[in-house]
Amino acid sequence: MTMTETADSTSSPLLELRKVSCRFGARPDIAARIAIAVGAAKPFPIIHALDKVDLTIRKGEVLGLVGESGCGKSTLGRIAAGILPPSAGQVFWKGEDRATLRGSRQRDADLEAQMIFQNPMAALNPRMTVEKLVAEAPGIHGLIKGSTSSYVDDYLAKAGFDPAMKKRLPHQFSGGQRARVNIARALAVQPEFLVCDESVAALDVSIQAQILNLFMDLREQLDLTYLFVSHDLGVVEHISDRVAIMYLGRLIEEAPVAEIFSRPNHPYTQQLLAEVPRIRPGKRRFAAMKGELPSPLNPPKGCHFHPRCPHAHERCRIEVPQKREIAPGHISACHLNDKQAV
Ligand SMILES: Nc1ncnc2c1ncn2[C@@H]1O[C@H](COP(=O)(O)OP(=O)(O)OP(=O)(O)O)[C@@H](O)[C@H]1O
Repeated sequence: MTMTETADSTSSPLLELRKVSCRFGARPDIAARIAIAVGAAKPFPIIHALDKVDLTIRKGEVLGLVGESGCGKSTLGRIAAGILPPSAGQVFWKGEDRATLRGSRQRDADLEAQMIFQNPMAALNPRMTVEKLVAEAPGIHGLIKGSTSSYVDDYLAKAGFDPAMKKRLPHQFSGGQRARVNIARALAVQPEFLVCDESVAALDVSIQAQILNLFMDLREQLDLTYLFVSHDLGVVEHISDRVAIMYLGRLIEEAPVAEIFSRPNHPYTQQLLAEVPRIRPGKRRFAAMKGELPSPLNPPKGCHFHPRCPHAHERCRIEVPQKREIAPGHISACHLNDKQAV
């Protein structure tokens, strides 16, 4: 099966985010609230981590998510995986609003979407053997029908980890092996959707390639769908069917992978993907962007990118650009695409 066959635009949406926003802020205690009310203290700052994000992920596809540090990728990943509720907007899982799910349907949705984090050591309890780590969640949720040992062996083997070593502790393994345990652990609850948040970033380049190939093999074997968050454009280009670009809490461009790398539309994407001196052969890195990413505490009005955009004009400072489909499957939110604006 080719990537295009598994992820064509007619396959059903697995996950849909509609106008999803996420704000973080310290919750003031009663004394602080009184102080704010009488003007003796300033209101607590609110971080606008996500701002009205619309996103659809179709069954079988790999969506790469890129953007500068702090733009909201992990927050989006956590909401997509169902481990963080949005502050506003709706998350539809297989057509059902996640916020309305209860009982076994909620449990199923929780298991069907899993997240694989960057640092496997932090995610693995150092006092539990590999066997216990992999058996824990499927045991709790009654997914193991026969012998626990063979269930664990099966998922360790799927992740390319030798089951003969399952009685050992996580610290006895290399980073690559721990990453495999982490993957086996996620697979053991039989998910359909994996959110990989910088899942290979901490690994050596040769191990990264092995783990990326494992993800691709698992996709075929287990019919998985992925949201793949990465800083590394080489990784994103290699693994994704489609790429979404984030800037300061907003999705500003989405397109099939070949299209975004050959015809980036948004000035931010163009700068992000611009050819830069290669640090390691074969590895594309983010271009050094002019200016700092503005603070999500006080994002610029209009198009968030306007203070750094070489093409910014008056309208960009006032009006939020709407997304437009500029080619089949290629969506961009830039006023330059509106003929009347230029
Ligand atoms: N639990 C939280 N409490 C308060 N602020 C948070 C929390 N989680 C994230 N943020 C803030 O929200 C914004 C987006 O963070 P997020 O981690 O989603 O970005 P990111 O693009 O994944 O960054 P990185 O690539 O560095 O991981 C940042 O300003 C971050 O400091």
